[in-house]
Amino acid sequence: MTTDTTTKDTAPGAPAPGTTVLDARGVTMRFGGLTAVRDVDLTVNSGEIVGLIGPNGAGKTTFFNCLTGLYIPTEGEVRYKDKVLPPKSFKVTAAGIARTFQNIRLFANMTVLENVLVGRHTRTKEGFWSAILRGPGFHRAEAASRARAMELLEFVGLDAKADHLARNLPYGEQRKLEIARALASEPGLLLLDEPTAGMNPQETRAAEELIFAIRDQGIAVLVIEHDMRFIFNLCDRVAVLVQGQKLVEGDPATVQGDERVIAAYIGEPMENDPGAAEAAEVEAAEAAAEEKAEAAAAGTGAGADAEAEAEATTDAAPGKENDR
Ligand SMILES: Nc1ncnc2c1ncn2[C@@H]1O[C@H](COP(=O)(O)OP(=O)(O)OP(=O)(O)O)[C@@H](O)[C@H]1O
Repeated sequence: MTTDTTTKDTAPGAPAPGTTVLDARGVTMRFGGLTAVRDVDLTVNSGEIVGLIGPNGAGKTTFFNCLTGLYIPTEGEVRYKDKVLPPKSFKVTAAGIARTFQNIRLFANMTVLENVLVGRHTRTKEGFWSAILRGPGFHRAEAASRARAMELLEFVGLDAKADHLARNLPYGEQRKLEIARALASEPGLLLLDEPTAGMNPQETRAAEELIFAIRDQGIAVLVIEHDMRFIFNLCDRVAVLVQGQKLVEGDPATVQGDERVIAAYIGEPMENDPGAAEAAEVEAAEAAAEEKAEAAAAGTGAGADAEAEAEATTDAAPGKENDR
């Protein structure tokens, strides 16, 4: 991967650092009786990498889907560069938001280069007749698209594999290709859904470098990830979703030290948690069982005799090895 962070490739129209590019307000998503996301506010500023974390089922992907037009939020509003987003994913991509998916979605039987070219369709101005007639305008546009796609492949470190079939790439490289394809739409905001899932530590480190390089090109990044070390190292700001609601938001140090976040992750009962009474009951039962076991171990040997008896019974059982 090249880590050239000069601004020559800065996304066209990249806003000044610190300007709000994404502004989600009061986003709520219900599926029938289930509220997967409840009243979530989140902003992402240009030049920022923001992390979205939370336990399984917290609503992270649902929230992403609300930002990218895959779902229309039941309530709330999402603005990108001050404009309310259209409710169709291809229009959201055209507006400037690109994404990758938790489960890689590449065209497995197309080449690496072709996959990136597909990602450029929202930026290709040549229309239907131009493509059919294949005049000079079409050929010029096609050459420019290929050049840009190769540039992106070089950026993610896959230029040498441009002609390989996507399905033949190792897992970590497939993830990089997905990122290159997303970048091909020249986004101002990139959403990454678990970009390091299934990666080894070396690949994770490379992914981290790649995301920094993307940010340095003027593209804001919002990333969902379960790997805490990765997220706290990478992000300027982290928001924590728990049961569909934003629990905490702040810089990595603040979020890491927040007791509510620790409780949500290790499954300890939170304040006013309706499951607290049940958890206390289980804890008491476990303590009682432990006490009983300790008493048996330190007891008169009755426990040991019973154990020996049980062992003898087992050994003498028909069908066992010693039943000759
Ligand atoms: N299309 C859907 N229809 C019904 N329920 C859904 C739908 N999508 C998600 N859910 C539910 O919404 C809740 C949030 O799911 P979501 O996938 O957004 O969580 P997540 O935080 O991304 O989880 P994970 O970290 O495991 O990917 C879950 O209870 C899930 O079962």
